[in-house]
Amino acid sequence: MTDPATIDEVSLSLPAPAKLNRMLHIVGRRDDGNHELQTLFQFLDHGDTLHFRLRHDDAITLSPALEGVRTEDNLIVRAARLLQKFADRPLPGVDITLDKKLPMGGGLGGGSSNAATTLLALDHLWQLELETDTLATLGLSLGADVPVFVRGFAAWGEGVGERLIPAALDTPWFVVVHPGVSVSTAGVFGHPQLTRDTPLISMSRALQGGHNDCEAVVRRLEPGIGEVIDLLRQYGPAMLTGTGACVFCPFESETSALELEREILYGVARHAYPNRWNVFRARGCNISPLHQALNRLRVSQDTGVS
Ligand SMILES: C[C@](O)(CO)[C@H](O)COP(=O)(O)OP(=O)(O)OC[C@H]1O[C@@H](n2ccc(N)nc2=O)[C@H](O)[C@@H]1O
Ligand SMILES: Nc1ncnc2c1ncn2[C@@H]1O[C@H](COP(=O)(O)OP(=O)(O)OP(=O)(O)O)[C@@H](O)[C@H]1O
Repeated sequence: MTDPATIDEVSLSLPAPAKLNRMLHIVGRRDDGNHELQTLFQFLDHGDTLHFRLRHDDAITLSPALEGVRTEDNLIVRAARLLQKFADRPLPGVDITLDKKLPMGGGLGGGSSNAATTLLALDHLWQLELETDTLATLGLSLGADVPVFVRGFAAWGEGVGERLIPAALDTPWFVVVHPGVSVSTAGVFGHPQLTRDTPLISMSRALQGGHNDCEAVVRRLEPGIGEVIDLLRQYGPAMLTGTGACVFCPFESETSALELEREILYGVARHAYPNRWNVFRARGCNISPLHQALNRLRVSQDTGVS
């Protein structure tokens, strides 16, 4: 990902990276219907970019609009309003521009990542200096995946994914395929055939390999996703991220990842599957590109060198 982090007194540009669930076990269901998970989160050096510019009034604007999402429902606007309300003092409004790269509803956590970037960017521009715990708690009210993006370290996640312990994962290259169909997260979690009783394991055991409990249900709901998993498993240990629809396959080198990407785009796989697939390659990272960018900003502000 190119470094979009820039700041002057009134504007700031920051990345909103994707996440992968390197494994996802469903270990129980709470009384409120939400599911208890065990998962390993890792970031990708690939994602959206958000630009923030403070206004002279208190309005919050977002452009461009996302297809099928009302601006008031967009997690970026919801995050900005939530923080404005929480701060409970007069704050300037902000014009936000979204450069969307991540497929929506792909299990890459794009909406959650957008929300987290908004919380951290506005905390910075509005000079609120809130604790990370406070921002993570605010984020959790927007979505189960927001806290990991707020905290910014690859993590072993438990609960609904809000109990996070740093995890030292390997950092392979990944080929990620979005099959061009979508799966509803609520539809997967509400499915009667979802496995919800996988035995608890330790993080060190999970680091040796796990599976995604959503895969069987996702295959039923969208057989096209199962076809992608089967195809990628001919090349490596491919897995579903989150509740899909994206499938990822790890490689030790970028060259190997590029070979599969080319194979899909121009080779046999292209012949078999149509253009609706969205394919990209990216590297796994254990520190979020958002936090890498914020750290660089802090250093350049402290030293006066950009
Ligand atoms: C599957 C994961 O992507 C794994 O990282 C996340 O747990 C999903 O996170 P998310 O998209 O932010 O999910 P939310 O927007 O909070 O919830 C979407 C839907 O999934 C259900 N849901 C979500 C997370 C969870 N642990 N159990 C659930 O049953 C919620 O009840 C809701 O109906
Ligand atoms: N800024 C946003 N970016 C993407 N989706 C958004 C945004 N704001 C609201 N949404 C809504 O959230 C839904 C889920 O989007 P997202 O891209 O986060 O899915 P996902 O990658 O499957 O997330 P997860 O892995 O957390 O389930 C979208 O279908 C859309 O209706």
